[in-house]
Amino acid sequence: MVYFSSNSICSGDDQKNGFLKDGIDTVNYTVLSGRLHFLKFETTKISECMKFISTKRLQEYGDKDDEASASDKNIIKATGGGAFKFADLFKEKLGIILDKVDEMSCLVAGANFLLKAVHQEAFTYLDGQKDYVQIDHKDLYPYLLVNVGSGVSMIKVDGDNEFERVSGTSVGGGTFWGLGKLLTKCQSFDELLELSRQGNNRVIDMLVGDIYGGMDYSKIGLTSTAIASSFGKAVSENKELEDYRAEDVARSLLRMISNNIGQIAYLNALRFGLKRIFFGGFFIRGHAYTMDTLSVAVNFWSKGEAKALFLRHEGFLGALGAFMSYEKKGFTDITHQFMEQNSSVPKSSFCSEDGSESSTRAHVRDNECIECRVQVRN
Ligand SMILES: Nc1ncnc2c1ncn2[C@@H]1O[C@H](COP(=O)(O)OP(=O)(O)OP(=O)(O)O)[C@@H](O)[C@H]1O
Ligand SMILES: CC(C)(CO)[C@@H](O)C(=O)NCCC(=O)O
Repeated sequence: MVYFSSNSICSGDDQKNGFLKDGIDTVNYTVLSGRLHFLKFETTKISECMKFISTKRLQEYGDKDDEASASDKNIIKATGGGAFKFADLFKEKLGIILDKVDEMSCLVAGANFLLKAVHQEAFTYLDGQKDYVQIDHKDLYPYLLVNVGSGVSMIKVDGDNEFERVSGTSVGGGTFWGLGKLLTKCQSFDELLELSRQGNNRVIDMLVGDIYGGMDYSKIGLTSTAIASSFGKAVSENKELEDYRAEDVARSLLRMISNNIGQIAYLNALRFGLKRIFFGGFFIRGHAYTMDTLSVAVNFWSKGEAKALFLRHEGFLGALGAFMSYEKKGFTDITHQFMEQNSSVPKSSFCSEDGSESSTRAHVRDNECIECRVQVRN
């Protein structure tokens, strides 16, 4: 979920000082300064999400149905399967009409916005080293956007609202979480991730060295430590699931899924000659081992030609894109036109609800927010 809260109306001087985008008629717009908030709720906890909306009375600040005079026609933008699945529930419980926005265009709009407007959004991650990448706006396209949610969508992005979903795989975050739950009896995704951090995949994965008597197979570029077969050791060992440590199972699973996604992403990048692959979706969760595995896979298969990049707001692309679509649809009440953040104050660009600074973290915590300005049509 993404929402904006304003704390003040910017002065006319601010407007003149270049916060506004070129070509926008400032007479018809008011600029609000405030915060863009990012929150996530698991699908099973949709009632918590609705409670939050209703406590903060967020529905009153969406759009209004022009044809309805009563205030019970609050419209908020929503994307993805949830926009369909929960439409009746939102209408019934909160009187909210979910205005469905296409999932793929939202992902792309969200990614493009983040890459163009948010300071320190994209970074590479290799060998535990995180490096922010300065994106040249003129040199952003084309790129491959890989959104790893429950399933995985791969989208070739050529410009603003110019894209094609070129591939996908059903082996994604849902596979990791679903299989992990069955195999380790973990009760939460975070617990599974934590287990994977402590595990050793070599206990279960069959390595090239296991097959080649400890040797590399250098003729085809495989070191002895490369995985020859994920979970392959379980075939020949006379062990039951209970004989393996849950940590090791979780680690092998994470490695298998991430490797596979990294490889398919690389193949699609190769197919279209794309050098940059941005990974988004909540599967990533700024998790070091996940990002490292994806980076290694892309780096290994492309022989260093392609780069895996990650996004701080990885899981919010769709929600952000939906939020920004108020502008496109021409709804009357709100038009959002984001201002680039004032890059001279990077430290204050990110803040969490408790006020702590967070620019060094790899992913966004609950209700972390971005200081920004939003243009509202008068
Ligand atoms: N706290 C969490 N609880 C459950 N899953 C989580 C959590 N944090 C991260 N995940 C991972 O995120 C995945 C869902 O990601 P996301 O919300 O981006 O996609 P989605 O919208 O459910 O899927 P799709 O894009 O396929 O429709 C889960 O399958 C799981 O791997
Ligand atoms: C079905 C969606 C688009 C829903 O978000 C996603 O889960 C996905 O891209 N799954 C992979 C489907 C496939 O291309 O095989």
